[in-house]
Amino acid sequence: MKKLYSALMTAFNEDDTINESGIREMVRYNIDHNHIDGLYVGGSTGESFMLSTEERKQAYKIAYDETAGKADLIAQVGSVNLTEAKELAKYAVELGYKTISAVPPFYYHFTFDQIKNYYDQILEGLDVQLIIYSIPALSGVTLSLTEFAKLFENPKIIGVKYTNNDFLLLQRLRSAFPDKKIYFGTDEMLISALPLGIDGAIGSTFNLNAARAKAEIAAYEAGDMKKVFELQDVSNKFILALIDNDIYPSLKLVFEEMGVHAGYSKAPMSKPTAQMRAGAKKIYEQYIK
Ligand SMILES: CC(=O)N[C@H](C=O)[C@@H](O)[C@H](O)[C@H](O)CO
Ligand SMILES: CC(=O)C(=O)O
Repeated sequence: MKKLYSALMTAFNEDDTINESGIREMVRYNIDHNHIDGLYVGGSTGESFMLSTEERKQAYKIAYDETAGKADLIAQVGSVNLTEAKELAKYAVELGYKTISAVPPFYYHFTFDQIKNYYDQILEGLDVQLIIYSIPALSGVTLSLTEFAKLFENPKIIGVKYTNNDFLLLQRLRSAFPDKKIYFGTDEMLISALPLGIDGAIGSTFNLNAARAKAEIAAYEAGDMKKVFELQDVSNKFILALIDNDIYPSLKLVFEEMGVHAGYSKAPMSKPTAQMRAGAKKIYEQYIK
């Protein structure tokens, strides 16, 4: 069975401090209503690269505590500061996370040897498995098939969260590494990734759209491609409307419409304007209600 994971958001107060109850409400919604297989904590959707080390730890702890074993958890620990990434990995493992994930080191155009060393150092001495977080459009780091092969030589590296629309590379990865886990990360292209044998998907929009995504996966497994297309079509109208309305704050605004107090996004992300609020209400009414 293919797994569906929501990328957990971090709720903030208006003053950009962490809103603990908001995170707890979103975790509960994912477990109780979405019946989600797991949560990806501290990724892009968690706005993690804008958080302090302490805040990132707080988010892992709250998510771990609220989940209470009812879903799989993955802690994204990647950072351009390797000292921080190592500290976060150690912390997550001590909390009880069985799987971590890390974006490659970014910004400085590191060499592949430096990237490999970064993963080896994060994992050194830890009893944990790791999923590479590949998201070239945001990180600026593109890994080739050969480079994935070298990283996958480390038995603790069990797979990749693949947020990339290079479907040729995705097919070659699947073919070359049948035993590694591949979780697809572009929610609007799920339809194209399903036939390539992905193990599941991890995404921001599943926080609100899990039922439709699960129905799409079920339709795919039943061989009903017409239904797969129809479901992806509605999902994409929803996702593109969110993107047009500023996606991260808008996911939270739609949650608010549903009575889940998801709070704000952190600056430099935007606080909602009246227009964004009206847009989110419309998205809720059209696609979620
Ligand atoms: C950058 C980002 O947030 N990527 C997410 C996962 O990797 C996706 O779930 C997207 O948010 C989603 O596909 C909308 O573009
Ligand atoms: C999957 C995704 O959205 C994330 O990195 O949070």
